[in-house]
Amino acid sequence: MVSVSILNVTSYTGLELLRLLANHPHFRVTSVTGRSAAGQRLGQVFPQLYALAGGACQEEARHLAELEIMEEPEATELAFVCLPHAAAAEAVQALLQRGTRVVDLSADFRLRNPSLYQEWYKHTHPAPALLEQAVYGLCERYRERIRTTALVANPGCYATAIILALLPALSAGLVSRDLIVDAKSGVSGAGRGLRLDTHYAEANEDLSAYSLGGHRHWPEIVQELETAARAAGQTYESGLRLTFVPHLTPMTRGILATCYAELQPDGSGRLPTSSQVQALYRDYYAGEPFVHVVDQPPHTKWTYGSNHCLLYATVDERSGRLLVLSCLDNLVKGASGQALQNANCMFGFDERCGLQGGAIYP
Ligand SMILES: NC(=O)C1=CN([C@@H]2O[C@H](COP(=O)(O)OP(=O)(O)OC[C@H]3O[C@@H](n4cnc5c(N)ncnc54)[C@H](OP(=O)(O)O)[C@@H]3O)[C@@H](O)[C@H]2O)C=CC1
Ligand SMILES: CC(=O)N[C@@H](CCC(=O)OP(=O)(O)O)C(=O)O
Repeated sequence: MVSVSILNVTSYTGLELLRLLANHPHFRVTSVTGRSAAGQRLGQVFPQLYALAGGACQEEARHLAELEIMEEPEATELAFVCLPHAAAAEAVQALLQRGTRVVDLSADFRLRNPSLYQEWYKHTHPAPALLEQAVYGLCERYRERIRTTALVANPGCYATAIILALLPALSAGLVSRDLIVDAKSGVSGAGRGLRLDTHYAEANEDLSAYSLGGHRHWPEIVQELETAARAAGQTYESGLRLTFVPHLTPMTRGILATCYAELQPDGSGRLPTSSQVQALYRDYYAGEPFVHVVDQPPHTKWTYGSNHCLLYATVDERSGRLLVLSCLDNLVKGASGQALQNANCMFGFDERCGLQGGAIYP
């Protein structure tokens, strides 16, 4: 068994990792940290842990429930860091120094350029020397590099949905540089911290846009899409022009991103048809265990609790635009499930280990 620590286990992503790891055949959580809950047993803070593993895995559920939440992690082979930005980078540095391999769920190592980090996160990067060794944790793009790295930068939830939606089109040079994305997220995307806009009475029965001046995921989306387009030989000389507007919706989990892009005519002036676009998307993701091209617009409910991302690509013939809808659970494929997929890849396990469960429906 590979020993595992979870830093800031009392976060939503930390708790979700516990749920997924409880049934993992090769990883065992042996150390957990938390700030205000330090000194308590996991089962006291999260009584739901006793029901986690059920049946044959009762022993594992008891082991988790009895773990003491510490201020600092004990030595393990792998750590999942679920801390907020900046605090995460400092913890990651210490973990790597003691030889622990890390999946960091914060944004601290996602942007390759430290001045972009400063611009978007409003503070100097705490560990810029580590940026070079960090691999962006999207297995669908970087699986070979993830296998050997000591540090994975797990992508943002919106970023995952949007990058997966647009990679095939940009890699094939199917669309122009102008991209528009309208995305909706459930409130767990904002974490457990108390905020007025995620207060029940404010968020329930409400729908609102935010970050119109620019959302933090914008630079990581552009970074990854431009890199992929370049690698596929597509030249977007002046770079991509992305407008991305996120919205908060009154649901617990889920992201639905609707992406719009102008289609480029082929040599004879024709635009691709919906069925050609769908075939291109299916080919691009053939063999991927967690990305599926579906035949109808997906619902967030179809991914609730699972590590799957569903994509629906079609052509709006009246406007000559490509439409791609992308749907996932922000806490699973958008965070902890993807983190586990990366960890499986780092340790040479089947990427699906611990992630076999389907969506909870309805
Ligand atoms: N929620 C999501 O959908 C996603 C989150 N992420 C990222 O994953 C990480 C965890 O996010 P999430 O699970 O939402 O977190 P939460 O917002 O659920 O966790 C917040 C808790 O973290 C603790 N905390 C805050 N600051 C510090 C600090 N400086 N040191 C130690 N503990 C601290 C506090 O708990 P206490 O006061 O009890 O100590 C706080 O209540 C973040 O980097 C986030 O950006 C990434 C993708 C998606
Ligand atoms: C609904 C909501 O508030 N969502 C979060 C995104 C959460 C996420 O992906 O997190 P990090 O990039 O911080 O890791 C937001 O918009 O800031």
